[in-house]
Amino acid sequence: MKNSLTIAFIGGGNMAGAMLGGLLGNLCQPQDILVVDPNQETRSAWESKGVATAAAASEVLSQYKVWIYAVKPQVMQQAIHASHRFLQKDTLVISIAAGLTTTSLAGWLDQAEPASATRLIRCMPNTPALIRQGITGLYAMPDVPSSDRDLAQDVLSSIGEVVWVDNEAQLDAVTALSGSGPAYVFLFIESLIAGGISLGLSQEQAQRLALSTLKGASLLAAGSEDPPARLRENVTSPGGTTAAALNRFAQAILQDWYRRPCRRLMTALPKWHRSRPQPASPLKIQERNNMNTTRFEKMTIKQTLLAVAIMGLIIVSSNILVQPQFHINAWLTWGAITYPICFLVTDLLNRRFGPARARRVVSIGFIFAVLASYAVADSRIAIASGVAFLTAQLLDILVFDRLRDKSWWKAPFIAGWLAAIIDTFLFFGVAFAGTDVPWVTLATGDVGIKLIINAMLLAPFRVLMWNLGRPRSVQA
Ligand SMILES: NC(=O)C1=CN([C@@H]2O[C@H](COP(=O)(O)OP(=O)(O)OC[C@H]3O[C@@H](n4cnc5c(N)ncnc54)[C@H](O)[C@@H]3O)[C@@H](O)[C@H]2O)C=CC1
Ligand SMILES: O=C(O)[C@@H]1CCC=N1
Repeated sequence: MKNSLTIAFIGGGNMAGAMLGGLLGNLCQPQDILVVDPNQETRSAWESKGVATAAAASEVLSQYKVWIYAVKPQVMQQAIHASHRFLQKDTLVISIAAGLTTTSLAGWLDQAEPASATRLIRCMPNTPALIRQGITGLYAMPDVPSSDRDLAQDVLSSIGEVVWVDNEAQLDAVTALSGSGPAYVFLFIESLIAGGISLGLSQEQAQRLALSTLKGASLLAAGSEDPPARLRENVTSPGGTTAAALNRFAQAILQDWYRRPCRRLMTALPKWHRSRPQPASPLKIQERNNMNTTRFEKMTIKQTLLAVAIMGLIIVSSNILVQPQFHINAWLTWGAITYPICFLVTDLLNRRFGPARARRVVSIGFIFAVLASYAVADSRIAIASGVAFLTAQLLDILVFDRLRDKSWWKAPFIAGWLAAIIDTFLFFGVAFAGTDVPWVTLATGDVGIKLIINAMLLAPFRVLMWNLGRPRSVQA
């Protein structure tokens, strides 16, 4: 480990550039910095400043005390997956990504190194960091040691002011206000310059007047005991030109242009990560293009055969145990108790090997479901069993995949319940609708018990997700 403060930026784009502009020659020297960025041009720009670069995460990252994740939110999960195995116990992780919560980030980091995930700080800087005039909102998870908070504060103070927030949601407000704020101000400057030019000033005159006005007004507001509203009134003579301009200007610009986007941004931010397909999409695209992903373990033929055998055994047993001699009472069969275990198997396969391979095992299981039902019952029941099995399993795989990055229990629980309901009513409906069998009563009893068993299967899922259900690439 180097002696001076060493910082690795994962993502060396605009914001990393602004932060490094403030840090270099101040808190750090170029030799203390590493920039990991797949973009060749970006790396060359950093190398020309004497900063070490890498195209991808590697062992060298472990020498850096502070890691700043400065990638776009949509590639964050991928960037963490590629780098987290090099985390050390004392690495301080800082994320500057907008809208990604510490819960998501810690979840992604935790998969490799639980101890490091607690040293996680989220922050929201802004581009004036480049000239050490930035302001950064900071939020630390409750168990982050004070030494790490101090270190984060030192790093970010070197590029401007810092504001700690106690409540993570406030960081979204910081993003809307000061994170994005420079863009609002630059647009305002552009508008002032364009307005000045349209009134007969030269570009240079208009620019000087606009910039100096903004600088002077900002300094006055920062140094004055009067609130900005009072300072505005001081400029505005009743019935004068300023009042006339402000009437249109304040409404048209400050309200429509600033407040609404700001509010919209604030309400949009928490949903941002959820609503956009990007966080999972690089991995999903990879999965579609290449089943041998780094996120999911490749499934060997032996593993496939074993999974199919286990799935087949549960399906065949359940088909036998659903027969009249195994009815526990008028509305419950032993088959209803064993069958949900199929979904536990699918979920573990999905978690470890990914949805494509889980679907492959389920497709072979489907053949078992039809054959097994056909052997013990008539063709209508066999069709019902096959249709219900396939539909419910594919739904389970889809929903599980969508929820896999949420809290550990959400994917198996929600996917399992939806699948159990669809499975039961499809099976009983297709098999018995229009016959004398009291299928609605049977289905209701059946679904009730399946839902309870599904909830109980969360315990084995929780135990097995760390070994049987854990991708080997994540174990590394
Ligand atoms: N630009 C701004 O004013 C602010 C940005 N932020 C946050 O900073 C983050 C970065 O934003 P910008 O710098 O504007 O984006 P950017 O696009 O300029 O930079 C992102 C960099 O990440 C690199 N990258 C992509 N995939 C990568 C991977 N897997 N591993 C390592 N590097 C990878 C890209 O090549 C690019 O150079 C975002 O999460 C944003 O929310 C926060 C505050 C202000
Ligand atoms: O536009 C963005 O997403 C980032 C967040 C704050 C400033 N830029």
